[in-house]
Amino acid sequence: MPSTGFKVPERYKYQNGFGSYHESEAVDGALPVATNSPQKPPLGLYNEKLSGTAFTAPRAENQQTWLYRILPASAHSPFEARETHTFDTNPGIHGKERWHQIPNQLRWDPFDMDEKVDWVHSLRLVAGAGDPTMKSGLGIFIFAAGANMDPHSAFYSADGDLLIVLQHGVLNIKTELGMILVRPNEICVIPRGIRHNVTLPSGPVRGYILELYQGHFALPELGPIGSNGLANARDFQAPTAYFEEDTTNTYTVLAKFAGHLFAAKQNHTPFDVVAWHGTYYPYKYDLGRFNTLGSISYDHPDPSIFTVLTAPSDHAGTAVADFVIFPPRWLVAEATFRPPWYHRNTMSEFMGLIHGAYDAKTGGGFQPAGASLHNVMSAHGPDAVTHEKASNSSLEPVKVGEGSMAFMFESCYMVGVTEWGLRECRKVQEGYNAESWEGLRPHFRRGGTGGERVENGDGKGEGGEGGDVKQVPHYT
Ligand SMILES: O=C(O)Cc1cc(O)ccc1O
Ligand SMILES: [Fe+2]
Repeated sequence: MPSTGFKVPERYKYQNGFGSYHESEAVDGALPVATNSPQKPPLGLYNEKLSGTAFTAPRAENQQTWLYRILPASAHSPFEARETHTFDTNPGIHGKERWHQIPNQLRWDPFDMDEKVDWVHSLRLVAGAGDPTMKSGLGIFIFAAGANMDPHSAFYSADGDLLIVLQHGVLNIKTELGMILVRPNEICVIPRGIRHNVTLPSGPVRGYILELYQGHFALPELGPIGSNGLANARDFQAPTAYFEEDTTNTYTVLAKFAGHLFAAKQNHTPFDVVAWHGTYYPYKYDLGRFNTLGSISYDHPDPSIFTVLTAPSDHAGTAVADFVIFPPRWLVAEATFRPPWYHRNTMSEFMGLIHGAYDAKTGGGFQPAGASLHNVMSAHGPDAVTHEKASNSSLEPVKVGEGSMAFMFESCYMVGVTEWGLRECRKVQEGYNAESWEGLRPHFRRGGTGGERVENGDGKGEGGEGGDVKQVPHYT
């Protein structure tokens, strides 16, 4: 295990709840009572407000946090541009790159580990839409890091909220609001602007990031599901206040601003928040806690039932980004083609695999740490082998996805691919189409046999002959 350069606390203490008002003090009495900005804050601290929404955002959407810290975040030298030739993650109108908008079905082999770089330099923009300068759209990053961040540094993104989907390793994330340990099968959200330092207690890490340039993540509505289910609010964990005292060493604050890297110096630690209260904070969630629901009668439901977090657009039910997972689950649907249907979607679908195998693909081409993109209206579905198996298997209850976790970033936007994502990474599979579709054969027989029509409750088939389907009453 590499030396972290700073002490990793033995215990991580969290506060439970999504969208809750949280408060935490690392020293008793550090939080002022019944006032946010007293003339003299307790313990000689400074007051500082961190706004995650406009001051006037409606109450239900408003997100902000009050920090009580040893020195304010503003006390630093001017920012200077850094690594301007190598660090460009803004393919919007201000970036050197442009999105490649292509309708092809795309699939990537697993992205390489890179043991040399730290968290900040591990970020590779692979796809996305929009532009952080206009606060619209999203960026999809791959990260692979093997080095700890300099203990005298902190990083923040002014571009959006970072939804981190860890694929390999463990992330120790020291944030201004406290420590978060992200373990395998966990995700973490670090909202725009929150300074953090990432170390790697178990060695190299790899994963995916959805950076949300507009709005914030919310839990999906549950509608007729009722008041519990899917990702439950109490399973989201926010950190508790944790601070360091250091006003002698020089610290570097790195900012990702419009996709470019900037650095400023300060002679005090950015991690000096002794207490905080509010609604704008980082949090983590263990995907293993997801309460997966599904069909207990017939048909394959829309994957929206697997939504963990959603970033709504201005149009109800239409997400800038949905984070959807495919956890281990029982399939029991009768008289049903159980894998995903063949489909074309007005939304774009970027998928990744944390571990295991995705039950909708048997060909083996979709591997952990790999990815796929099926853009707006790009047709896709089960590969030929999956289709063959699923059309002929006996429909006993079966558990799929044991030991596996695939996910999807689904967006209402057309998702472009960067030059790195399309070419420089050298991971795009040449043979994806051929491998998936060449084996598909027509089975159509006008007036022939084998039509797997569902039978009436009276046992007489509605059409075709010889289909070995079970009787299901819904068809009468
Ligand atoms: O394409 C995919 O594999 C993702 C997906 C899964 C599903 O169960 C239904 C629709 C869908 O897009
Ligand atoms: Fe799909």
